[in-house]
Amino acid sequence: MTATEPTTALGLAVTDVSLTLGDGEATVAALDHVSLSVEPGELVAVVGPSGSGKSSLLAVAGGLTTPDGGTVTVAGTDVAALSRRRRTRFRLEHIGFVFQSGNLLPALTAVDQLRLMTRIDGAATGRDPMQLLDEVGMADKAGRRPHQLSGGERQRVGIARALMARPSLLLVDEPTAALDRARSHDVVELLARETARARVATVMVTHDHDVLRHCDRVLEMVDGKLFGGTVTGAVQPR
Ligand SMILES: Nc1ncnc2c1ncn2[C@@H]1O[C@H](COP(=O)(O)OP(=O)(O)OP(=O)(O)O)[C@@H](O)[C@H]1O
Repeated sequence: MTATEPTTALGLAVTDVSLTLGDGEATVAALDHVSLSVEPGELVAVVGPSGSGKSSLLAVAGGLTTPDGGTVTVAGTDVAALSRRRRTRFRLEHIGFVFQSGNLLPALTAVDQLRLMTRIDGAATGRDPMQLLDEVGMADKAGRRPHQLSGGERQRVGIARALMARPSLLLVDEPTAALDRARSHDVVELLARETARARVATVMVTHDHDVLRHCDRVLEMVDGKLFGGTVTGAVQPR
């Protein structure tokens, strides 16, 4: 990180965001005045009990859900202010998603999962699929389909796929849920490395306290509120 870069403008800035879910008497404050900023190259973990609002935070940060109040800025753009169509386009170009199971398409080889991304977003700025697979240690298995890969290998391909469009923001939901301890460390270490290398702002939701030492900051959600700021890595809090 250079001292002169206006970094928060390029990463993620969630400011005073609230989100109420449900209707009638059964409403819940899924997000209660949440603020968070993540800089390019920073890996932030969000932990917290089930139902505390972690998935809601990812959905709002990724422009999938519009909050009732507050703003979400990704790479300097106010996501909620975009029309639905522009927001979809913006997501493809600027936001990468990684889910629990890797979410790969069963019929496609590893390299084709990545190639598909270039076709979907048609971006000239996309990365070279083989080079990216090499970066995540999967070049030798580029021709394999998901059922021929281990859980950890599928996650590696999922991470590489999410990085294809050179996103500004990477949102990762429980990447180690299906993995044993050793594989979990490998995958989160890889996330940390790629976050720094690609200069992407990464938010990872996890229940896995074992992998938190690979993260720059750990925040905790409780009842829709975000707490914390334990510094476990090199990046200092602002
Ligand atoms: N579509 C919905 N309608 C009503 N309430 C919802 C809806 N989706 C989620 N909620 C509620 O919003 C709150 C936050 O849910 P959220 O899924 O964000 O939690 P979470 O921390 O991701 O949980 P988990 O760790 O179990 O995935 C919970 O009380 C949940 O029951």
